[in-house]
Amino acid sequence: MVVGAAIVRDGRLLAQQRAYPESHAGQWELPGGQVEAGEKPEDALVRECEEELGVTVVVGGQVGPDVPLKKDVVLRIYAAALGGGEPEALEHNAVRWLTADELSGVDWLPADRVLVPALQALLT
Ligand SMILES: Nc1nc2c([nH]c(=O)n2[C@H]2C[C@H](O)[C@@H](COP(=O)(O)OP(=O)(O)OP(=O)(O)O)O2)c(=O)[nH]1
Repeated sequence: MVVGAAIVRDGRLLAQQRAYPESHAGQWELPGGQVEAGEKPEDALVRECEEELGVTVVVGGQVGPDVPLKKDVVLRIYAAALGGGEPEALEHNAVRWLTADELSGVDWLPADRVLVPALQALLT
């Protein structure tokens, strides 16, 4: 499983722009990554947000459906709130806070594009 964080602050969603691999560089995604063996999805999300953004997050409920990525792998998004720290793009090109109106115009990774309606609902 790959987990992603829908971090909302002041009515905006945090997105980050991939720096690698070349095929996806420049496209946008939510902070997160692969759940390791024996790890809980929520714990993986906390770990990835520390690694990628330098922040602590408090994980809430699932947002939207599980989206298939490839055989036996899904992307699952959880709502999250910033616990401490200001997000920085430590492993990515950039981070950006998006309003509900901006979500549909972003060059998302394909799986994240599927989740735009659920993310808009989270912001409104
Ligand atoms: N983190 C993240 N990955 C996503 C999203 N949407 C999506 O299709 N993916 C895909 C891209 C990658 O194939 C995979 C996650 O890879 P990753 O590179 O972020 O995860 P990771 O840090 O655990 O991997 P690694 O660099 O250690 O190999 O899931 C998303 O919103 N967030």
